[in-house]
Order: sequence, then C-alpha cells, then structure tokens
Amino acid sequence: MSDSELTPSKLALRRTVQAQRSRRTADEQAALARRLTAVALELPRLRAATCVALYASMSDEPDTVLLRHELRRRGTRVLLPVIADATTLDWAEDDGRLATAAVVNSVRSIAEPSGPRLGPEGLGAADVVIVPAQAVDTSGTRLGRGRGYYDRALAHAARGALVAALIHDDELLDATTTPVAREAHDHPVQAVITPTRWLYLQ
Ligand SMILES: Nc1nc2c(c(=O)[nH]1)N(C=O)[C@@H](CNc1ccc(C(=O)N[C@@H](CCC(=O)O)C(=O)O)cc1)CN2
Ligand SMILES: Nc1ncnc2c1ncn2[C@@H]1O[C@H](COP(=O)(O)OP(=O)(O)OP(=O)(O)O)[C@@H](O)[C@H]1O
Repeated sequence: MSDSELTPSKLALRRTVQAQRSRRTADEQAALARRLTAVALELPRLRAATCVALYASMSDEPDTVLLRHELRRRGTRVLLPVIADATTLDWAEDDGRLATAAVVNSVRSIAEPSGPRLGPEGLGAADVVIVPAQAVDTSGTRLGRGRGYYDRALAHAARGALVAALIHDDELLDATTTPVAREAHDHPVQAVITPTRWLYLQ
C-alpha cells in the first residue's frame, strides 16, 4: 500500500519515526545493536527458545545481525521471512548466508536465506517471534511498514509463542496519550525489546 492509503495518524507517526531513525549515525546504530542484543539475550523466553523467528533488518531498523549470530552460536534455530507474494510471508532458516532477493512486489529488497522454504505455516515452529516495528504503544499495538505482512503471518504463530517487537526507546509510545491507531486486523505484540530494557505489555 502507498503512504496515501495509511490513516493520517499512522502516516504522521511513520514520518516522525523515519526522521528520528535517519538521524542516527552508523556508529550509533552499531552501538545500539550491541546493546539490543545483550538486552534480548537476557529475556528468559528467548534464552529458553529452541527456535526464534527474526528478520534481516533494513538499514533504518535496529540491526539484527549480531542477535541472529549469537542465537545460532547457542544452537537456537533462527527463521527469517521470505516474501512470497504481495500478501504472504514464507519462512526459511537463517544459515548465515543471506542473499539480497530480487525486488518482489516493489518492496525494498531485503536479504533472504536461500535454503528450503518452510511455507507460511513454518512460523509455527518458533517459540519466540521477533517482529520489526516502527513503533509500539504500551497496549501492544504495532505500527509496521503498512503492508500488513506481519498481521497475516502472525496467524500462523504457535498459540503459546511470545511475540515481541524490536524498537528504539523513543518508539515505545504511551497508549493513553499517543496511541497507535488499532485496526481490526492488527495483531498486538506482547513485549518489546529496546537497547535499554525488555518489557511485557498489556
Ligand atoms: N527487515 C524487515 N523485513 C521484513 C519486513 C520489515 O518490516 N522489515 N516486513 C514487514 O512487513 C516484510 C516486508 N515488508 C515490507 C513492506 C514495505 C517495504 C517498503 O519498501 N516500504 C517503503 C515505503 C512504503 C511502501 O512503499 O510501502 C519503504 O520503507 O521505503 C518493505 C518491506 C517482511 N520482511
Ligand atoms: N489479516 C488481514 N487480512 C486482510 N487484510 C489485512 C490483514 N492484515 C492487514 N491487512 C491489510 O493490510 C493493510 C496494512 O495493514 P497495517 O497498516 O496494519 O500494516 P502493518 O502492520 O503496518 O504492516 P507490516 O506487517 O507489513 O509491517 C491494511 O490496510 C489491511 O487492508
């Protein structure tokens, strides 16, 4: 979907977050990624997981490469999304060798694993599903990139899986004063992980 189809409040919030993100230097991003990885690895549910769904970060997102590497080093399976079509995410195991896929459905090209595809229902193997977000409010409503991929994908998550978003501290919003507009299809997240803390919501 194009920006013009987003609700005005979502659009304004995306612009604010994108402006905040674009001000961070590469050095700052690297330092934040190290702190985020350390915080994430303190989360008991993540430490106990045998399989974690993550994502290959785009340049403006908190960098996940260290976290994915560390999880794999500990023997945790890591799944990454593969864009199957305009609405569907497929999944494949992160083997540390990602290739930048051809641009599909005009989404910015994102690195993807080239190993066997597990299907949209492959997400069900994950004990923890870590999702990208531009912002999350304290009631767990998530602002994504506006294509609805994750709202659909999360229908395949295991019932007991923990769904957590990786965000910067200034992207956690107070639901009473600055809520993210929640729509019927929105799948809430249960926790956020930032460079300074992890926090259960709701
Ligand atoms: N790292 C990462 N992987 C992900 C997601 C994500 O948010 N982050 N997704 C989460 O759903 C899915 C891909 N969704 C995407 C949705 C939009 C754009 C994109 O290029 N958006 C443009 C502007 C808005 C638009 O044209 O829609 C951009 O950001 O420049 C890219 C990926 C699956 N993989
Ligand atoms: N479960 C669903 N079934 C049908 N349509 C959906 C579903 N989830 C989302 N959509 C569609 O996707 C559009 C974008 O949704 P939304 O703005 O919540 O995406 P997002 O969570 O920000 O994006 P993403 O998951 O790609 O990061 C919605 O306007 C809606 O039309």
